[in-house]
Amino acid sequence: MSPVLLSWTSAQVRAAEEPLLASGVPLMERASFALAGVAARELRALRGRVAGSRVAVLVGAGNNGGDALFAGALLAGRGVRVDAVLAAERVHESGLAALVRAGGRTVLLGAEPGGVGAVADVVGDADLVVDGLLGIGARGGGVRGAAGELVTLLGERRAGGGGPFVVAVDLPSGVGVDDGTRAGPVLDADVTVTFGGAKPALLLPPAAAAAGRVEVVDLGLPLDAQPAVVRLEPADVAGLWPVPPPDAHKYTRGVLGVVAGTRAYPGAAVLVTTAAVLAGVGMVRYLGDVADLVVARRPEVVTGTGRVQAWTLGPGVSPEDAAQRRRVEHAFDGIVHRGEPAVVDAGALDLLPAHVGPHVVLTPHAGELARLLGERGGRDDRVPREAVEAEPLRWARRAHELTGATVLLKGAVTVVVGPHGVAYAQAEAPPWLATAGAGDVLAGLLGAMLAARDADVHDDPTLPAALAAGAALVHGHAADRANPGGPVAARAVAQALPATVAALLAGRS
Ligand SMILES: NC(=O)C1=CN([C@@H]2O[C@H](COP(=O)(O)OP(=O)(O)OC[C@H]3O[C@@H](n4cnc5c(N)ncnc54)[C@H](OP(=O)(O)O)[C@@H]3O)[C@@H](O)[C@H]2O)[C@@H](O)CC1
Ligand SMILES: Nc1ncnc2c1ncn2[C@@H]1O[C@H](COP(=O)(O)OP(=O)(O)O)[C@@H](O)[C@H]1O
Ligand SMILES: [K+]
Repeated sequence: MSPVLLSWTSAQVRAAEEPLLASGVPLMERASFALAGVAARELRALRGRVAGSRVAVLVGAGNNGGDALFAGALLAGRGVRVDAVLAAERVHESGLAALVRAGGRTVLLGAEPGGVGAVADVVGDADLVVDGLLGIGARGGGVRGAAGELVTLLGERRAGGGGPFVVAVDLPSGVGVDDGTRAGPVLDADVTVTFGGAKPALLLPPAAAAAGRVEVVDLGLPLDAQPAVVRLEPADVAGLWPVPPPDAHKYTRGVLGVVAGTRAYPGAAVLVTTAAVLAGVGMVRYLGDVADLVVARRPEVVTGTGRVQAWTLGPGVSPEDAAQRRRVEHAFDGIVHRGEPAVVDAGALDLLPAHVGPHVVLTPHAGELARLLGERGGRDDRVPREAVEAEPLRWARRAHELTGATVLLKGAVTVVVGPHGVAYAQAEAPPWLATAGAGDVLAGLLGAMLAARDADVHDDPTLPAALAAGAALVHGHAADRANPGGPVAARAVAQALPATVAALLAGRS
């Protein structure tokens, strides 16, 4: 089993399976054997034993149900009492035969006296549920029909703290496999055993939260296509971070220009510049109305115009403020004509030119992205914040299409979209990070990375997306380091950056 880093769409997985199935490789046998192993391990952890425990197997019409039935048969062979709930009239034939041979019992959902409620009681009382209702054949929109009712009832039990431990087969049933949506009944899992490689729903919000711990079973699939969605892991930071060579000087390490803060919102200027300085940029050049305050808090910062390698624009900036607007527009001049990379956040999002390149990274939260789409897109792009939250990958992609920029969409899971279909989903941030000013810290941190790597960004249009995902990872780790398991202030996140980066570079995180 390997960690979840790369995910492939259902079509990519099917294409990879095809040649193996054609040559008779027993993929389902491998999948169900691994699945039964995970279920047995969990039973041992829950009950202290495997034999004598009770497992309910939920069986849909497809091969996902087949995996579950074969795994159920293996468990029954080890002395587990197995009840299989058949959610369709026709289920995987040889899987069903194997289960019955091994002594497993079956109920047909809908035919049971007492209806779905009675079946939910049986399933709810099991030690462990194997969810084989839907896998990569799911059409989205949640689990339909009587199985959907069963899933809803089990969800209510789980919400009340009483539900059984759930092991999802390949995916939690009901999620949108490729888009990570959650648009109907979904059976939340404690563990998801996924086959061949992860699927986008296991990394993307909101579906990813339904997966619990994800374990990838290597089936030997030739998954050599570009992954659909990637999650960077701590070890990837060393390859992205601008570590200064021995002969570095401050200009080779990059100068970041910052347009942030106003008299009304001075804190944003302090947080952005603090984060950039502590992320180790060569120099920060601050342009704005609160230079006195910024320099008092961060004496390293210089003020006034001059050459920069990259920009962070927008935190605490109001587009109605004429002076700030002029400074942002002047910066966009260099961004468009000289290709200077930039982070465009908050107030500067309203001032973005019609079309930019991927060297510009937009960092909206869902509300800001909804506004941007409404202003720049057609009628179908006028969606509320909730629609962005329900389908973050889709709408971040749309914003990339409309603007040409790399898009980092902030949230509990941060989604990044760049050119050539690259997409990342980073989930390191503790919920404590949802606090005012945290976004300003991210904008300063990412600006520092872009300033140091401006030449590389010029050569590789997909690099800003990787750097943005790396910044989200570092940001999340810094929040955790600032106060593990407890509240954090944005400034404390910035202050944790030096030690966080050192730990990540040393492989200690
Ligand atoms: N290929 C292999 O050898 C291997 C495959 N493997 C396993 O196979 C799984 C894929 O199997 P699969 O392709 O049979 O699809 P699967 O997800 O079981 O369900 C399709 C059925 O569900 C139905 N359905 C769809 N949406 C629905 C909804 N919302 N609510 C209710 N029903 C819905 C749909 O009906 P339809 O909508 O078409 O009328 C159809 O009948 C994969 O995830 C992995 O576990 C592994 O063993 C490795 C080897
Ligand atoms: N529930 C959550 N769990 C973890 N991180 C979160 C959550 N909600 C928001 N965040 C993170 O907190 C930061 C908030 O940024 P933002 O909304 O721009 O705030 P501000 O504008 O006040 O700085 C982002 O990095 C975002 O990804
Ligand atoms: K499933």
